[in-house]
Amino acid sequence: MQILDGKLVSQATKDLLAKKVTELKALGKKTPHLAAILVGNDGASETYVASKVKSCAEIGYNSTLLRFDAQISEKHLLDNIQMLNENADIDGILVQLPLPKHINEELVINTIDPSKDVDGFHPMNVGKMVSGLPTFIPATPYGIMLMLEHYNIDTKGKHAVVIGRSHIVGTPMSILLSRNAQPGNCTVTLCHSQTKNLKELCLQADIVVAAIGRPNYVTADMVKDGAIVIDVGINRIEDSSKKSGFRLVGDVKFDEVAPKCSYITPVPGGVGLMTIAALLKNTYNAAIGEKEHLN
Ligand SMILES: Nc1nc(=O)c2c([nH]1)NC[C@@H]1CN(c3ccc(C(=O)N[C@@H](CCC(=O)O)C(=O)O)cc3)C=[N+]21
Repeated sequence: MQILDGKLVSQATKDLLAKKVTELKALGKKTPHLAAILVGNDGASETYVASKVKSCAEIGYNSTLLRFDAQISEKHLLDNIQMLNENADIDGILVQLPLPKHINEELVINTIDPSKDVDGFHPMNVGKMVSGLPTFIPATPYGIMLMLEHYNIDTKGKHAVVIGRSHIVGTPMSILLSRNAQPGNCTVTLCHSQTKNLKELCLQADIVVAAIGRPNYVTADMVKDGAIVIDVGINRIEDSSKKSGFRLVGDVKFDEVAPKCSYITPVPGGVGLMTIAALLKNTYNAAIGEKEHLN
């Protein structure tokens, strides 16, 4: 069993980007600049956004954090996005989700200039991705692909079972894994809450991607020997022994599943860190005006 180390691979990705940014600067080109919008004060969102801003600084990007309280009007938020769209120094715009209920997320995403949509959530970019055209790939699935690539894991002809059909993770993941590319060329089964024989399907999987959002959902009896298990879950569980009062667990019951796997991602230290690395790659591409090619 080998751990797919998100800390190691995200650091390697960031080191490479830092080097490329130094080169850009030496050529007198502009410094990549990410703008992040955070609405409200959800603890988890604060952590993720802080981590994105910190990573920008580490690799020599500029970043701008716009914070609004939860009561911000939809109009005011949209006006601020429009301002970032029109600001030529801003290359990438990220609106941390979820947003408060009175704000229409779809409208917010539609307002982001597709050429600055480093999350890859704008319908134009989703359409391009589905069509196999160069675009911004959503950061979590993109990060998983970078991880598989880094470890040179041959995915060709394998049966991948993706659990969870969210627009942000499960759906794009199923598309990327089924593509004619490496990583890719998988036979993909996309499972969700209405799937009847989930356990049987999982037992047939060479690759399991768990993106359900339920702690410890995938157990050892659902995974076949030698499987590759990718855990996308970031669940906060109360733990009074921790200073923060909680600990992070994935969607996979790591201790019992790991011994059966050929490869597995841990939580924390797995996919979450790759999500940030992928976002930084998208921001670099936005700055130089290129999109990642995945056929
Ligand atoms: N517009 C938007 N884009 C996103 O990319 C986006 C979002 N909204 N909303 C929420 C999810 C979640 N997400 C994570 C990012 C980093 C970690 C991460 O760094 N995790 C660390 C631990 C972090 C901790 O200690 O809490 C780890 O797994 O080792 C996790 C999750 C980005 N998301």
